[in-house]
Amino acid sequence: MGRTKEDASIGIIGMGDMGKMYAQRLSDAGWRINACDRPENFESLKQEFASQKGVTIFPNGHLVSRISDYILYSVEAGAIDKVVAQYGLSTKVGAIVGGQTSCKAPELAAFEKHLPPDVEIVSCHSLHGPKVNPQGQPLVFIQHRASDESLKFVETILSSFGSKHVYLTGEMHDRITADTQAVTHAAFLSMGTAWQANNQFPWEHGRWVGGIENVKINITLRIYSNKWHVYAGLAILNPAAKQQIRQYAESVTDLYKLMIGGQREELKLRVKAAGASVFRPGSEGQDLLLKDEVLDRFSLSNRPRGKAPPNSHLSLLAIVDCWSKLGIVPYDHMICSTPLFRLWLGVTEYLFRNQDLLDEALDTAIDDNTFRSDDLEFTFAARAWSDCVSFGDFESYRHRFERIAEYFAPRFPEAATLGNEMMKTILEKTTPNN
Ligand SMILES: NC(=O)C1=CN([C@@H]2O[C@H](COP(=O)(O)OP(=O)(O)OC[C@H]3O[C@@H](n4cnc5c(N)ncnc54)[C@H](OP(=O)(O)O)[C@@H]3O)[C@@H](O)[C@H]2O)C=CC1
Ligand SMILES: O=C(O)C(=O)Cc1ccc(O)cc1
Repeated sequence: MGRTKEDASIGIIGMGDMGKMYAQRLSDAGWRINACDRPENFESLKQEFASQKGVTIFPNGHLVSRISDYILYSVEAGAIDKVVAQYGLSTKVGAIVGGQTSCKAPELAAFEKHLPPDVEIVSCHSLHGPKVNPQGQPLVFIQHRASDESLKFVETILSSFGSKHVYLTGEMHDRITADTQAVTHAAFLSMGTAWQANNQFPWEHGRWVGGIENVKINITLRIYSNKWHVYAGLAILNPAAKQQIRQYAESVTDLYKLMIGGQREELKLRVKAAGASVFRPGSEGQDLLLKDEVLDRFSLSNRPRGKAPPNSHLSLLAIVDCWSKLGIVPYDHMICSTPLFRLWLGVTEYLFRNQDLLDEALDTAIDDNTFRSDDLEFTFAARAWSDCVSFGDFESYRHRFERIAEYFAPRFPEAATLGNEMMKTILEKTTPNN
């Protein structure tokens, strides 16, 4: 089997956003790519890639599989079993197969079930969206059923991304990404649900102006402007995600009950104990991931910031409570962190490492009822998303997601422009090793 750029070729099955990004970058780096999407997309895809040197589009996955030395499945996570069942037996003898889906348990199970035994398995996962520059971002390799030499080959192929290589088992990958991805998304999905339920575009309200709020708003809109199946797949199919999302919903509920019960001391004790277990003593001198001047630059609001209006920050208090209850130290998960996770951890850290700000949030939660209805809706939303993931029902996930996405859709263009700027600036500050 060929193992150099000159004699090997790479197959990509599923030419959606990620598949196209891989095809583009790998062919630019000099690799020969054989790619396909669904048969009905053959002609349009062929036209789209007509001028991309090194990329040949085929009508289906059989034709890609039989001639390629490394074959990457880049399809919806929920479809992986079906698609591998369809094309797996056409895999070239001695080839290596991998997948790009965000949850590895079903992907690896599909490979084991449907691939012939003489085929090796090395999976991967780029921990960023298709529009983010892969340079410096984590890229996970899973040497599931393969020699060291074959792992090296796959690493050589993907080395032109300049990503940070991380080596994990499928199980470790899923446990960490349940936190870095599934729970992170659950929090932002819940914010959007609450804003929609209260019929408000938050940046049009005086109380939603300033640093942390900018991040909440931009990320929420970014998620709702993307494809529902990416978020549904990585939450519903990940065995570790259900439990973690459920704990997040429980933490939200418990803290909200303390707030409306006026239980100031209990609330402070619980939140500060959680904070102490997540943000260990001794970290005070370290640089914050995010700083005011960065956070403040990216506002959708045209109101002056002035002093940031107080907010109970229930979503942030609850994630720290959740991490603490699950014994998770989020910094240990930086190896599998996505840009969104680093922003999420960044704003949480920003709140918890500023005692005045944290005390202000806790006092606001007890004394100020301005946020009560938002927090009530947020609590309902966190529980509803958790139920939706636990039931494992893709269609109801889709329905919920699309209903809320529709509400925010008119604002996507301006949010995307600002959100991209924000991501770029913040990524420069928070990318691992920077
Ligand atoms: N988007 C992201 O930010 C990231 C996504 N991922 C993961 O990568 C995978 C791909 O995601 P993404 O590119 O965003 O999703 P897309 O929906 O853009 O791409 C998936 C593509 O696979 C196609 N497909 C489905 N069935 C077949 C088949 N039988 N043969 C050939 N092609 C098929 C789909 O066609 P159709 O639409 O008609 O079904 C679609 O074009 C997902 O598993 C996702 O979880 C990983 C990292 C980041
Ligand atoms: O950064 C995020 O969490 C995203 O939303 C983009 C994303 C989605 C799916 C992945 O498997 C990896 C990254």
